Amino acid sequence: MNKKIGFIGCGNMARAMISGIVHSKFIEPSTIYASNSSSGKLNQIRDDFCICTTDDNLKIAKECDVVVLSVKPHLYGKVIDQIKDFIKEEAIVVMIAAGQKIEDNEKRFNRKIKLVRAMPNTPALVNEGMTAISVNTLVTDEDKRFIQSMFECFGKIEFVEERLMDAVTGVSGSSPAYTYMFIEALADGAVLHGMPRKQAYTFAAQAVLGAAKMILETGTHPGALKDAVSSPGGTTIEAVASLEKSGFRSAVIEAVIACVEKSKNMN
Ligand SMILES: NC(=O)C1=CN([C@@H]2O[C@H](COP(=O)(O)OP(=O)(O)OC[C@H]3O[C@@H](n4cnc5c(N)ncnc54)[C@H](OP(=O)(O)O)[C@@H]3O)[C@@H](O)[C@H]2O)C=CC1
Ligand SMILES: O=C(O)[C@@H]1CCC=N1
Repeated sequence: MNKKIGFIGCGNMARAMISGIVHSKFIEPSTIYASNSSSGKLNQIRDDFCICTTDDNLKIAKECDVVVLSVKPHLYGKVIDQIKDFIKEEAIVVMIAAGQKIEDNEKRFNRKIKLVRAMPNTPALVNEGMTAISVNTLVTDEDKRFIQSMFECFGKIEFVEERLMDAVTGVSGSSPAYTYMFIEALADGAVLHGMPRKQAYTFAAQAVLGAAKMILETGTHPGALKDAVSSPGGTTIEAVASLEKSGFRSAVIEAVIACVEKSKNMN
């Protein structure tokens, strides 16, 4: 496995991916490259992971076999214009930006190019990422296996039809943010009743982690798991009734809809 993987843009998501790839020992750190417009984050990531860094996006384009475009979506046009004539013929370009469609970016490259659209999330940092992957027609089965292995360095993956990518952003790419809000709110409730804040975060986060594991590991319907916690006349059903009265489910669904709509309308 002698491929070089390069990241153009070295912010939060690239850092999470690089951390996962390095820690899994998938490839040597010396074969991972990263470029960024400013030097601070680059120096930090080089010091933390012993990867190669550069301020020159073209170096990544010319040398790497997999090029991850990890800049913000609005910079895709500018960065692709800069690199399109320098990407190696057999290289795979991986787009991780919200809302960036394969077809639109094939047009930007204006040449035959292997394009992967992926939507990861930041729990990659702790090897609990979830990534959805779609590919264009030039990506071979062997390429797919490599890309799958790369994303599996830091979590689970699923190949999905590209039409589902905006929904993926709503349910997993962006959802760590709203899950943190839920955990923060749970902890606030405990703090209100006298629990020290640090301890409250531990209880809240472990409860959410455990509940998530129950779904993934038992395959039981979430509603059945909820019912198993809710004793008749007990404490939980009081909380459940209160959440229903406040429109909890509807608020979450509306949040996912807002996220998906934003993703659909980005370019
Ligand atoms: N954060 C997340 O949870 C997720 C993000 N994504 C996607 O990942 C992408 C990056 O997001 P995120 O990491 O959060 O954003 P960040 O802002 O943290 O990172 C983007 C990086 O790109 C750098 N950059 C800007 N312009 C250039 C350029 N012309 N050449 C090279 N580097 C450049 C920025 O440098 P500087 O700061 O110095 O300007 C910054 O470090 C986005 O497209 C986003 O949609 C996908 C899934 C989850
Ligand atoms: O907020 C964003 O646009 C990015 C995409 C998914 C998570 N963060």
